[in-house]
Amino acid sequence: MSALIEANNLTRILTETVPVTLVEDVSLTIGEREFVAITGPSGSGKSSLLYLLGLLDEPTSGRLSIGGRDTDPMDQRERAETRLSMLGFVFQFHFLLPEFTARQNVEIPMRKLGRLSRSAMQARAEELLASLGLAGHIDKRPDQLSGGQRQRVAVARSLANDPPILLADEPTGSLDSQNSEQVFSILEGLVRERGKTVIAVTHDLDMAARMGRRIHLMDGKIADP
Ligand SMILES: Nc1ncnc2c1ncn2[C@@H]1O[C@H](COP(=O)(O)OP(=O)(O)OP(=O)(O)O)[C@@H](O)[C@H]1O
Repeated sequence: MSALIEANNLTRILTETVPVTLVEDVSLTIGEREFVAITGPSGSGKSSLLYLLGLLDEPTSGRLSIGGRDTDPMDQRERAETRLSMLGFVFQFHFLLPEFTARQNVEIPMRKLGRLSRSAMQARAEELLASLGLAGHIDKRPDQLSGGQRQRVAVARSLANDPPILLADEPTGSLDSQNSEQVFSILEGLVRERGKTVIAVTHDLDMAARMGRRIHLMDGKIADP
């Protein structure tokens, strides 16, 4: 199994006022087709670790490779390109743009990466939305969709550039149990059927138990659950 993500001794310390250690000495290797839960008490650094792995934040020390490429020497443009092409993001709150339709929201990462024609982007967005059961909702804006539908649009957006890795921060945290189950099944299907690697922060230990692997954090460090 080849490593998609390899972190060595990742540490993130905020130094604005008093130093705050968010993540400390985290080393991990995550391969293709893995379904990984990140668990831990509130404030243990789960989101902070996810942001580091997603190149949304930079470590104070340590190394991180994504898709076999060391991210340390990358400039901002290379980081952005790696983020767009290798990583998809789903957050607890959908963060869809309210004035855009579902399709336009899904097109955003494709526009940013700039590899497809306008018609190809539209077609891909429609196909992704349809594959997530949203064929009838392509031209609706977020406020015309239910919470579960909005989260599925967010999943479609995360898949826009067909990244091998999806990072999800409490992806079902704001959903009722039925919609949670649906979004969980979609993520599971992405691993099993589409070969994605999904790494999800979750408070839900039942959900974590249904994932292939669990990384537990305590005070920013990997610990036994
Ligand atoms: N910008 C910041 N300034 C100060 N402290 C911060 C900042 N960001 C995070 N922290 C603190 O760092 C710790 C780790 O935060 P993080 O959000 O990664 O934890 P978490 O495990 O995801 O928590 P939760 O489960 O509550 O979302 C927490 O104690 C948090 O309050």
